[in-house]
Amino acid sequence: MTAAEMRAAEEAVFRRERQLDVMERAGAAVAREAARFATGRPVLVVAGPGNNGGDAYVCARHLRQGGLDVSVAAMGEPKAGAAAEMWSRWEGPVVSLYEARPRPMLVDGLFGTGMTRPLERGPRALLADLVTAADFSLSIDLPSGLETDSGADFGAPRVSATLALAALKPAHVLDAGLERCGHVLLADIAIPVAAHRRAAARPRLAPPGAGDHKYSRGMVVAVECAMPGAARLAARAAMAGGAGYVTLAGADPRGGGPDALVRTRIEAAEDLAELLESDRIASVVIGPGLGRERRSEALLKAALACPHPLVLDGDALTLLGRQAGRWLRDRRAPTWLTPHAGEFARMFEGEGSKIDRTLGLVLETGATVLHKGADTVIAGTDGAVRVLAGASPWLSTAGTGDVLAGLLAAQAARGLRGVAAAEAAVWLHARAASLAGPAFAADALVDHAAAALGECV
Ligand SMILES: NC(=O)C1=CN([C@@H]2O[C@H](COP(=O)(O)OP(=O)(O)OC[C@H]3O[C@@H](n4cnc5c(N)ncnc54)[C@H](O)[C@@H]3O)[C@@H](O)[C@H]2O)[C@@H](O)CC1
Ligand SMILES: Nc1ncnc2c1ncn2[C@@H]1O[C@H](COP(=O)(O)OP(=O)(O)O)[C@@H](O)[C@H]1O
Ligand SMILES: [K+]
Repeated sequence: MTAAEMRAAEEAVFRRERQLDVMERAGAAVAREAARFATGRPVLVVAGPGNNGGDAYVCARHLRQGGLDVSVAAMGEPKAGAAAEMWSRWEGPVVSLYEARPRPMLVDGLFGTGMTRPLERGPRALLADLVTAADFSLSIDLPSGLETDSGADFGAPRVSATLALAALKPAHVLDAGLERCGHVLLADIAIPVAAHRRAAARPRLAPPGAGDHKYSRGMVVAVECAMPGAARLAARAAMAGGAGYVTLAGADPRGGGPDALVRTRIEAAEDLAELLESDRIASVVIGPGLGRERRSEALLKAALACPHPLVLDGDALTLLGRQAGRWLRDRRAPTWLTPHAGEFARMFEGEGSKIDRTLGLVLETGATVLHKGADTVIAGTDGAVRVLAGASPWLSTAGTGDVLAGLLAAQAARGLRGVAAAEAAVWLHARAASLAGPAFAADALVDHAAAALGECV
């Protein structure tokens, strides 16, 4: 939820419950986690002037009541409202942030969703020093110094863990927030939250039934052109992702690949167009290793004209560039775009957070967009958003995007649509990466995809 959505959800709760009671619940939840991590060590709680600070005073009170040695350092006094009341209920001393002495456990309650501008240099450095000197640091709601809605760096320290209150905010999963938050925990503080935007979750996929055959399970066509290895990776990933039949359409009928991979020879774009007339086809993937030549362009046009669900990746996206909207708006069959940051920038220039910009490209093209990166954002035409943060950084190796495109084509072929197909593919991809461990190549990622799928059926 964005800061504004969170405020609206709180306001709705305050119509039937005192703000003080909600803050008490939030602070108590923070204290429970803080006590768990403090394991008896002395705690420093830093408190800001707003409601994040209010939570911090509640937390300090609970920790002290629980028998811990707690000191509080403040940046500005809460002026009014629930935070001021919680400040007055803290019975210990309060020193200024400038006088704070580091302690083994730090609770950061300076700023949360109210952060509207970057932290000034003084408090930023003081907070960073206190965090560095602590053995464990826990941020209340957000590390102080992140822009809630984008994850942009407003001077936040890198903490050990962050306890998100009521709902994840974009800053927990996007941009600088990805590494500043540490382990992200979520506290239910009885504020109802909307769920049209959420973290990508493991899909539930139907295993083949007794009546299934290779075509009913979904036939995928992968298009090969300038760099055959890339299209082959996508094709192999489609096989591992559960497709019943995968054919690689390319110029060389003897090109390598597993025995189960069927090769269909296409010389020119007309051959591809003819192949794609078959109503046995359940999805098409084009772009991995497509190249940017005239021939690539002609193949892309043939694919765009086909009536099947279509995954556009890599060079297909670069070829579309700023004209993506014009090319895609009239397509009736489902379409997915899987740009990395560079490809995205070639197609679309938008403002705001990665989520906002991804939704912008969805609006422009009518396609489902899977915007890759360490913070992968999926957005659909119905406004649904899924984010997968924290996938293995070992994925940053050539060819893993081709694997994702193939996994997605397989989910489209099994009949999944829009965000659901993209979410399933991204989850399988990330899970395969974690099963693959360190220093894998994209080929090895494919080898783990079937095991990842096995966890979903
Ligand atoms: N409304 C409520 O009762 C609840 C609020 N909650 C907490 O309240 C937080 C949001 O509280 P607020 O909206 O008061 O906002 P914050 O406490 O995050 O910060 C607001 C204050 O910081 C100031 N500020 C913003 N950027 C600054 C900067 N760069 N340097 C110095 N000052 C800056 C603002 O002017 C304002 O005075 C949440 O993150 C959460 O921790 C939770 O306790 C749940 C209940
Ligand atoms: N640091 C990272 N952490 C997590 N995932 C990453 C990271 N870097 C890349 N990835 C993922 O790896 C894949 C790379 O895709 P892409 O850039 O298209 O590579 P290629 O074109 O070589 O196949 C994407 O799914 C992306 O989300
Ligand atoms: K905070």
